[in-house]
Amino acid sequence: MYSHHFLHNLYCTGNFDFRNIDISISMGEAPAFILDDFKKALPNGFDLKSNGCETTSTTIVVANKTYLIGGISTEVYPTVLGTTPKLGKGFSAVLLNEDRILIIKKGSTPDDFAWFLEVDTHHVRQQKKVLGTEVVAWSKGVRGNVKKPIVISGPSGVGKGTLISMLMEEFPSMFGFSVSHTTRAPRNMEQDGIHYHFTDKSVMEKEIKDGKFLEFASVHGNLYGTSVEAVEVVADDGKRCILDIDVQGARSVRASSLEAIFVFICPPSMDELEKRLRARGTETEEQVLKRLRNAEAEIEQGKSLGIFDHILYNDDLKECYKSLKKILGLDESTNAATETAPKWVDLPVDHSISKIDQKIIISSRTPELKKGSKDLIVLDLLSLKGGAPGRTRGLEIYAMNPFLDGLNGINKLS
Ligand SMILES: Nc1ncnc2c1ncn2[C@@H]1O[C@H](COP(=O)(O)OP(=O)(O)OP(=O)(O)O)[C@@H](O)[C@H]1O
Ligand SMILES: Nc1nc2c(ncn2[C@@H]2O[C@H](COP(=O)(O)O)[C@@H](O)[C@H]2O)c(=O)[nH]1
Repeated sequence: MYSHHFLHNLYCTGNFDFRNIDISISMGEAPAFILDDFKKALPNGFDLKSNGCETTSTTIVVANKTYLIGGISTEVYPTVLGTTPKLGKGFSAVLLNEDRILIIKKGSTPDDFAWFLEVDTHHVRQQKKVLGTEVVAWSKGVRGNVKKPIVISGPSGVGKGTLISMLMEEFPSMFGFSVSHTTRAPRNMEQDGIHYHFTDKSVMEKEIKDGKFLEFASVHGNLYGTSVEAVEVVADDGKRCILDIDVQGARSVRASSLEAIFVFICPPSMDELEKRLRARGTETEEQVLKRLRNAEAEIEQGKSLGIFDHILYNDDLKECYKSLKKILGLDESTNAATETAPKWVDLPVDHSISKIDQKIIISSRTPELKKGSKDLIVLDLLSLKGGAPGRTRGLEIYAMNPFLDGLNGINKLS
């Protein structure tokens, strides 16, 4: 999912400010480039190269760099994270707050029209440090909100998996499990892709290097990690994501751009933990001993590091489950119904785009100006929220006719 793309190691010397660009592109994916030899690559200010079909691209200047979006190059620079949008009938781009570029795809489906190229967000800066390269990241705009993910940690055998299963069973349409990657061997009943993505160490290490993981840690002698995709898949399904990860992983997530609720589960005693671990019968004697040794340090850290918002004792399972539900705002009367999906708004294919304060105005070039037609689409930037890296959630958009909606419409824009 995270991919390197054709990126030029070129920086802009020109003094262009393409804040309102509107260019058509044909099929394929929309790569992103940084240009440093602007004139050489783009003699006309922005690229109008053709590769046999109607292929053009958009450039946009951010600080001292020019980003070419939708261009074609043979060089790879910098690292491009995230899922790259497929090209539609063209796109418009506008710079937001110097840290991300909003890209509106023409003629796309309503769930695929808004993308962001993050160029200097928290996530990008973090990944630059981790990867030691220049980084940009695609982030898909998603309408509506999903509640904060839940990170559940605790020593092996304390009952995390049991509690998570209970939640998923009672609220199947509300929660989704983040399927981790691990290098440990599958247990008897475990299925690849459901309980874990079972993988080789060398493959996982390469994917970690490529920035595919939100967090990873060596736990009880094996590598475990949460891929960005694992969290995205759940959130895109409109569900609240549950992560079952160790304390080191929780610490990394806490430091990441993923806003979550952190819950630590403690055993009533070490003896009881040992009993549960042995009764489960999934570990070798050597593994049981290792896990118990690690448990002491984990409990110590879980209680003291200040990572966790809530600490629960799993003595009586029913009581512990009740407390967990309370933390998650699920009282007795909560049912599993999901929020209603926001109403779609159809974007005019032939449009121009501009930014007024914190609003993006997408206007039809061929306004119908009749009752019922909505020629202006307004995207409220104040509604935007981070999600998992790779998603920008909360897009609030509405359609209006500036002439017929009169003052109401104008007021909305101010
Ligand atoms: N409150 C409880 N009282 C008694 N047994 C429990 C309780 N909670 C869970 N168990 C049992 O303890 C065992 C370990 O639970 P579980 O597999 O959910 O732990 P876990 O924290 O997910 O472990 P791991 O981190 O190794 O995956 C299971 O056999 C489960 O049925
Ligand atoms: N940091 C992470 N820890 C993880 C992840 N997935 C699971 N875990 C933790 O590993 C231990 C052992 O799990 P087991 O399935 O082998 O018993 C347990 O504490 C899990 O919470 C992950 O993606 N990242």
